[in-house]
Amino acid sequence: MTPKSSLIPVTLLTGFLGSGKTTVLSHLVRQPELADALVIINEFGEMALDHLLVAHSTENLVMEMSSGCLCCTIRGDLVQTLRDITWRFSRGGQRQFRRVLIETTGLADPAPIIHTLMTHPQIAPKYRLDGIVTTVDLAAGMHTLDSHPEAVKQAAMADALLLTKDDLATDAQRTALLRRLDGINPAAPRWTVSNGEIAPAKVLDLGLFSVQGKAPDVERWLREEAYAESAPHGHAHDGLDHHQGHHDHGDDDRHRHGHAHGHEHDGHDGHDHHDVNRHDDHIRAFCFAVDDPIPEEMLPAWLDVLMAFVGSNILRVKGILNVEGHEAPIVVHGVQHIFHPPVPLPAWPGEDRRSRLVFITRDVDREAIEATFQAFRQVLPQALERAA
Ligand SMILES: Nc1nc2c(ncn2[C@@H]2O[C@H](COP(=O)(O)OP(=O)(O)OP(=O)(O)O)[C@@H](O)[C@H]2O)c(=O)[nH]1
Repeated sequence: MTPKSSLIPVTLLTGFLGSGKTTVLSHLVRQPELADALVIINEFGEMALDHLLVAHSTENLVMEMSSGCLCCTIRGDLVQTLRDITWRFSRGGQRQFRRVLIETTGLADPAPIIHTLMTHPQIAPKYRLDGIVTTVDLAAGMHTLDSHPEAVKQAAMADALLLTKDDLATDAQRTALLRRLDGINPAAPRWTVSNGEIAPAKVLDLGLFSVQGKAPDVERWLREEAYAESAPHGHAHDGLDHHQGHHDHGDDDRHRHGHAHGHEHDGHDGHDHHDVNRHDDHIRAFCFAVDDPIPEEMLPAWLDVLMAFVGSNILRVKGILNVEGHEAPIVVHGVQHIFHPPVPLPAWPGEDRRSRLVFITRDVDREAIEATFQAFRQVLPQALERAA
C-alpha cells in the first residue's frame, strides 16, 4: 500500500458564485510555495473572463469546461483529468507537480468530488484530500447562506474559511456572518482575505499528513476544543463527554480578521450560544469523547449503521479513537456516508487517551449519535455472548 504521506495532496477551493475563489487562486498561483502545484479549474457553463487572469500566471493549469448535469459531469471530468495529468504533466518519466489545487464551480456540492478522491479505484490510490478551503463573502454571505443550501454545505465542510470582501462589509454584516459561521463550522480557522491575498501556508497542508512527511498534527486537525461549550460541562455518567456547538475563539491567531468587534465578544451581547442555529441552517457541530477503549468489533458495526441511516446528513466526521487491543490511536475521517479507511497513528499525540469524534451534521443531533453508540455498546456484548 502507498504510504499516506506519498499520495498527491489535493486542495479543494470552493465557495459560492462570486465569493472570490478565482481572486484567491490568482494570488496563490503566483506564490513560490505553489510553484509545484497543478491547478484544475472545474468550471460549469461559460468560462468567466477573470479565469484568464489565472491562466496567464502559470503553465500548470488545466481548464475543465463542463456542461450537462452539474454533479455527474463534474465528477466524470475530474476523474478523467486526475487520471490524465500524471502523464500529461510528466517529463522523462518524472511527474512535474507535487500537489493539486481544484477550484470548483460555485454551484457545486463538494461532497461528490471528495467521494471521488476517497473512493474512486483509479484516483484514491494516487491522491489524498489535503483540505477543503471555502471562500465566504463577508458582505453578501448572509444572503447567500439564506438562499442557497449548497453554500451552507460548502462552509460547513471547510477545513479553512476565507472571509473575502472585508472592504465591502459593514460591521453589522460582518458580526452577523461570523456568528452564523460559529454555528455552521466552529472549528475551521478563518482568515480575512483582501483581494485574494492569503499566505499559502494558511490553505495548504490542512490534512493529517504533510508533503514533507512531518508527524501528523492531530490536535490541529481535530480542533476538538472549538466544539467545547462556553459553559463548563460536568463529566457525564455514561462515559461520554458532551460538547456542543460554539467557538471558544481561542487565543491563537486563527481568527485574526482584523476586527475587535463581534466575533470575540460572543456571550456579552445578549445572545447565548443556542442562538447560532437561529437561521435554521440545520447544521449541528459537536464533539463527543469516550473514556474507555472501544471494543474493536463494535466500531465498524456502529459506523456502518450510523452511515446507513444518517450518512447523507453527516457532512464531516473526524476522530481519534482508542480501540481495545491497540496501543496507538486510530484516526478516522468521513464525508457524508463515505469513510476513509482508518489510519493507525504511530503514537498518541498527548496524554489524553480518550476517543474523540467531532461531527458536523445536518439535522442529526449529538443525542442521536450517542444513543446509537450506547445501544451498540450495550447490545453487542450480549449478541456476541449469545452467538458463542
Ligand atoms: N471589493 C472587493 N472585491 C473583491 C474582493 N475579492 C474579490 N473581489 C471581486 O469579486 C468578484 C468575484 O470574484 P471572483 O474571484 O471572480 O469570484 P469567484 O468565486 O471565482 O466567482 P465564480 O467563478 O463566478 O464562482 C470579482 O469582481 C473580484 O474582483 C475583495 O476583497 N474586495
